[in-house]
Amino acid sequence: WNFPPGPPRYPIIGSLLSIEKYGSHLILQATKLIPQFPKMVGFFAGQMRVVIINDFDLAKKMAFSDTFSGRLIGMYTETMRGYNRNIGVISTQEFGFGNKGMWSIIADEAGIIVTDLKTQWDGQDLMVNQTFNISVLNILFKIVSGKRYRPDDPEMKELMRVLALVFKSAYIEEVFPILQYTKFTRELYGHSQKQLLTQTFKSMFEQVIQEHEQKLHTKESPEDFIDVYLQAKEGNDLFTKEDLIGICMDFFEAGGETVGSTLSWVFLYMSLNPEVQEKCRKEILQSLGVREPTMDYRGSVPYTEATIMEIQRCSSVAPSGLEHKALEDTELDGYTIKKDTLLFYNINAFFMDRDYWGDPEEWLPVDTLLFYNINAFFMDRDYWGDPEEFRPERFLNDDGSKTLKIERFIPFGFGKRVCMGESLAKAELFIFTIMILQNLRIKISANHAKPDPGQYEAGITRSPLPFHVTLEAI
Ligand code: HEM
Repeated sequence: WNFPPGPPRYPIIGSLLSIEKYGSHLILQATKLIPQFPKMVGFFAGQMRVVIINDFDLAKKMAFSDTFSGRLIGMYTETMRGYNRNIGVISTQEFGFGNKGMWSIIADEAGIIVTDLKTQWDGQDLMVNQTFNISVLNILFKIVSGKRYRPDDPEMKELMRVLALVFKSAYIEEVFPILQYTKFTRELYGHSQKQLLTQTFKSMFEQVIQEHEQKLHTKESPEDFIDVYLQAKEGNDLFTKEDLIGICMDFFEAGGETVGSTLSWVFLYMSLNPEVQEKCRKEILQSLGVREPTMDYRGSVPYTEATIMEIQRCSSVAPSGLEHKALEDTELDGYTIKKDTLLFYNINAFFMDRDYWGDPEEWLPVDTLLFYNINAFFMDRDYWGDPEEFRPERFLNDDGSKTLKIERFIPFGFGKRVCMGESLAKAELFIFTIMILQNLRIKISANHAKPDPGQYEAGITRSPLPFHVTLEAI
C-alpha cells in the first residue's frame, strides 16, 4: 500500500540493514536521510511499521490528532504504559507539579549538590558524568513517595546505572523485535537490563504504595503524590493501583535521565561559553543576589532563561520524544498509515532547521564546526541551516528584556501526549542553573580535553559523554 517512502526494505528484516548502516539512533538516522525524505521517512521492522516525521507542520498535525495518540504498550515497562493519561494529568495537576512546595524541594536538593561541589571540588577538575542524576531522582522520590536517598546508597547507584543503560539502548530493540530472537542481539541492545529495571522499579513501588496504603488514614492531609492518588482512588474505579505503579515508573524513567542529562549539558555549554556564563551570573546577582531562587524570579532573569532554552535546543535531550501509535487505519499527507504504525516526530530536525533558526552568514564548513559536528555531518547543508551557533539571544526580544515564545521550540513535545513533567522539569532546570551559577564558575580544564558537544550517547535521550571541567567556588 501507499506507505511513506524510506530506505530499502527486505522480507523479514525490513529496513534493518539500512538502520544498522546509519548507527543506533533512529532519529539521528532519519535526520541523515532528510535530503532524500524531507517530510517523513518510513521504516519496516518485520511487521512493525515506523514513520519518522521531519516536517514541523506535519508533526503538529500528527501530535494534536486523537488518531495518533496511542503508545506502544510494553515499550519499556512491560504492561504498564496503557494507563489512562487523563488520570495521570489530573493527579499531577492536583498535586501541583511545579507549585511552590515543589520549588523548595528542588532548591533543597540543588543546595546539597552545589554545596558539595563547592566545598569538595574548588580549584579541581570534576568529571561530569551523571553528576546531577541522583539529585534529580531524589526530587522525584520526594515528590512521589516522600523518601530521599543518600548519594552513596548502593540501591540508588544501581538504579541509576541501569536507568542510564536502558536509555542508551532503548527503541532499536522495540522497534525491531527481531533483535530479541538471539541472545547476542538481546544483550547487545540491553534487553535483560530493561527487564531488570522494570522489575526493580515495579517491586520498589509496590512496596512503597503498600506502606502508603497502611498509613493513609492516619494522615491529616496527603503528603506526597502517592497519597493524593490513593485518596482520589477511594470510591473511583477509574483510578487503579496498576495505573499508579505505571505512572510512578514513567515519572522515573521519563523524569530522571532527561533532567540529569540537560544539567550535564548546562555544564558543558557554560564551560565552552564563558562570556555567556558571566552574563548570566551578572544578571542573576543583580536580580536575586545570593537568595534562593524560586520560579517567581522568572521574567527578572531573561538572559539566563534564554540561555537555558538555547542549551535545551542545542542539546536536544529527547530528540524524538516518545512513540505515537496510530489507533486506526488513516492517512497522513497522502500516505496510508495503518493501525499500530509507530510515529515519531523529529525534534532534533526542528531544532536544527537552518531556514527557521537563521544565521546563514555564520555558517561554518562542516570540518570547522565547534558544536554539533556529528549532527551537522548528518545533515544536508543546502537544506539545513546553521543552528550550530550557540546564541541565547535568539530567544530574546530586541532589547533583551523578555524571552520569546518560539513555536518550533518544543523540547517537551506538543499535542495530546505532551510531556507530563514539563512544569517540574522547567522548575528544576531554572533553580539548579541559578544555584550553580551563584556558587560556581565552570571553566575548561587545562589538564583534559576540551568538552565536545559532538561527543554524546544517543538512545531515548541524548547525553554528553563524560567530560572534565575545572570548578571555582564563588
Ligand atoms: C528536560 C527534561 C524533559 C524533557 C526534554 C522531556 C521531554 C519529553 C517528550 C519530548 C515527551 C514526549 C511527548 C510526545 O510524545 O508527544 C515526554 C513525555 C513524557 N514525559 Fe517528559 N521530559 C522531561 C522531563 C520530564 C519529567 C521531569 C517528568 C516527570 C516527572 C516527565 C514525564 C513524562 C511522561 C510521563 C511522559 C509521557 C506522557 C504520555 O505518554 O502521555 N518528563 N517528555
